[in-house]
Amino acid sequence: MSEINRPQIENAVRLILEAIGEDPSREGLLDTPKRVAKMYEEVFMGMNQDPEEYFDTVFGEDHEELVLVKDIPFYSMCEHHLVPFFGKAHVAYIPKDGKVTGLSKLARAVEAVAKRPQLQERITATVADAIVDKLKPHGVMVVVEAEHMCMTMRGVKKPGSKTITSAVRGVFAEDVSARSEVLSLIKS
Ligand SMILES: Nc1nc2c(ncn2[C@@H]2O[C@H](COP(=O)(O)OP(=O)(O)OP(=O)(O)O)[C@@H](O)[C@H]2O)c(=O)[nH]1
Ligand SMILES: [Zn+2]
Repeated sequence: MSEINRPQIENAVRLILEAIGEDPSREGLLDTPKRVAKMYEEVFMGMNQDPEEYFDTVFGEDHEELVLVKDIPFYSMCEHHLVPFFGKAHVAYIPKDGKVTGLSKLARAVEAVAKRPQLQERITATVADAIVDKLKPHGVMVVVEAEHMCMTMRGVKKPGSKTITSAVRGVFAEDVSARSEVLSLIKS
């Protein structure tokens, strides 16, 4: 994956400022292209990260019961409008064959996947599939709830509306009570 091209972003930001009728050489805007490029480097950091790498290290712990990390805050950028959408992700899995991951790695995977131009559905599915691929657990369930600024500050303008997506794999796809347990723990 290529590194983020800061000078190219700076040029693009200058062009946008000109296109909206601004003067990029006025004092308040002089450093704006540089600031935006630096910000994009940060908010799109996930372009250079592979969420699966976080699951390379596993602990050989014999725990084949539910693990849930809930309320993981995330910020992402809607790929249609390049404005933020943000909320919480909840990641549950049931380990198998001693493949238990560090709890922070679940949050790191969310972070890496969110920091790209994204769709909420794709964040949800990509995190679930990374865990399936690397840990081969009994099941994975990822629930994401988010507010999309493209639906609040512009367009349909529905502030407060929330989108909830889920991805269920393995036992969670087959067993309603396993899904219900996770949902009730998320709500509690
Ligand atoms: N499925 C999905 N849609 C999204 C997500 N983020 C934004 N969108 C939607 O992407 C759609 C883009 O629709 P278009 O008709 O191409 O663009 P638009 O004219 O700007 O649409 P409006 O937002 O309705 O004004 C909109 O309906 C957005 O609400 C997301 O994460 N998942
Ligand atoms: Zn959007």
